[in-house]
Amino acid sequence: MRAVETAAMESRQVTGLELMERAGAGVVKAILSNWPEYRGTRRSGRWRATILCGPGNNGGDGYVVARLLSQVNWEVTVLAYGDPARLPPDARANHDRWRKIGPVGRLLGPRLLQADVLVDALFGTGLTRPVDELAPVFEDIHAALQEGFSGPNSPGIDRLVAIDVPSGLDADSGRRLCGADEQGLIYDLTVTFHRRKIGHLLADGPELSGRLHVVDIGLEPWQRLADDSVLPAGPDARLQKRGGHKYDHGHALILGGGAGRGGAARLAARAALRSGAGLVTLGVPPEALPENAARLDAVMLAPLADAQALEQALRDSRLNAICLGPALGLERARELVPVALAAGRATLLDADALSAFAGLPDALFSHLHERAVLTPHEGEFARLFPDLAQRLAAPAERGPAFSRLDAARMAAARAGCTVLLKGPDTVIATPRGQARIAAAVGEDAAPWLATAGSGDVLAGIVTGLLARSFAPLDAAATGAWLHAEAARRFGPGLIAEDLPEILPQVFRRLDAEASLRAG
Ligand SMILES: NC(=O)C1=CN([C@@H]2O[C@H](COP(=O)(O)OP(=O)(O)OC[C@H]3O[C@@H](n4cnc5c(N)ncnc54)[C@H](OP(=O)(O)O)[C@@H]3O)[C@@H](O)[C@H]2O)[C@@H](O)CC1
Ligand SMILES: [K+]
Repeated sequence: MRAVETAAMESRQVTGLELMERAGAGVVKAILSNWPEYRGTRRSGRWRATILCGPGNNGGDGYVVARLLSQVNWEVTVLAYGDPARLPPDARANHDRWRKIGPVGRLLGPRLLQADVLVDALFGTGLTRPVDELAPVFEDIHAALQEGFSGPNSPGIDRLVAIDVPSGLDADSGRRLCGADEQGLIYDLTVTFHRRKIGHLLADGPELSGRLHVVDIGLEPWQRLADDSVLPAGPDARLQKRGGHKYDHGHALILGGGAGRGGAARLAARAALRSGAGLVTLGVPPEALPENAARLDAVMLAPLADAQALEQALRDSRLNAICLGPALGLERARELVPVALAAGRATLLDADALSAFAGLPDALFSHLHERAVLTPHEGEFARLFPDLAQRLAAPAERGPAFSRLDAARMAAARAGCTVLLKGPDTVIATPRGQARIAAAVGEDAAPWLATAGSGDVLAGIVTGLLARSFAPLDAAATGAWLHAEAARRFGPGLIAEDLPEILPQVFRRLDAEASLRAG
């Protein structure tokens, strides 16, 4: 975003002041469109806004909002943090324009929060360190929000709106440096500019920000200059199939464990098939064959007793993707993982295949290669990368704080393969630092995904895409998006078995959208 803004301003086609005006206007428009009642007249008196303006350009946006709201007849109070004389030039210009309309009070000291809408323009992307003296301000905001605003003579706030990011949130990591603390202060609306920031998608960002509204401030022509190493995960045109024999779509081998505990591997296998792999074989110890045979049709079944049997099976070069982990068993995982990795195929390791190397990560890393994908949840991540997990768990003290994105990137570099760190804010990174964020948060939330077996399905989907020759990063990112999209499509009541069965609907919708685009 910063590179895009700088390029836009250096082009002289737009000034910083114009961008700030568009930003402020966007915030006002978002407030009025989110709550249409504000377009009408208030039952008593005028609509009231209190704008908290900070020491940088975020504060500058706040002064624009103050002016524009007062132009539509709102009663506006501005409270500043920091010395307005030291504002950067564009923010200073907007402060001065506001001063011709109304006064600027001080935020610190006695203050009465009394408004229909409180606009937080204290800090945006420039916050680098905690501002402890603002803690009482946020306590007051919290109390005022609980009170609600019932009329000119009572204190209270009805709605809380953040400009760009809730102040105190680190826009790079989504972690809180200060500000709204654990008391459960949640914004009603956050209005950001041009693109969602990483901090809106990770860690505390999604919940704290509330509804997220992205305003176009005309930076699109310069977007190509943005850092595109981190992108949101999404659908991929290659998900559509265009003819071909079943072997053209790959053959995935899912390795399962002993009798009586095969459900997870079967889920993964079915998900791989539903994701479009041409063939899927489930390889299990001989004693588990009858149980699995009774439960499988389109998925093929093969006896795979031990490392030797796996080595033998992998002589078939058509087996182009392997999944180990779900219900594999720790001992079997320790035996099979090195053999599977030695074959050099696209290989996904999940669950037991990761936990089997707890405390001995180097024993795993020495076998990994660039065609491998690890899909740990937080617990499994901590077993393989305890120091990175510790850094994530430590309080954030400075911005940019250590983020899940940093953790996944460092883990990928260390492991030498793609790492997908699971969560509502799934991040995927490669050893070269490319990353994707598959955030099932905010309006894209998929809360029913937090269900037993959901991770096994994800492993299967990604393996299916690996079999279809997606590169590891693309398989992991598209797979994570498909997984969440299936859950969103199914909605409440979802269990893991439903996920593979809903994938055809997702594909049909993608086909329909592609036909529409083709005209
Ligand atoms: N650029 C553009 O084109 C556009 C930008 N836009 C808007 O600008 C925002 C970014 O503005 P920004 O970079 O000025 O940063 P902002 O978040 O206002 O705060 C930085 C100020 O706070 C200070 N500061 C930091 N930490 C502190 C602390 N703990 N305690 C006290 N002070 C502290 C810091 O001082 P310093 O760290 O240098 O000492 C600096 O003075 C962005 O979020 C968006 O809203 C839009 O108008 C669209 C166009
Ligand atoms: K803010």
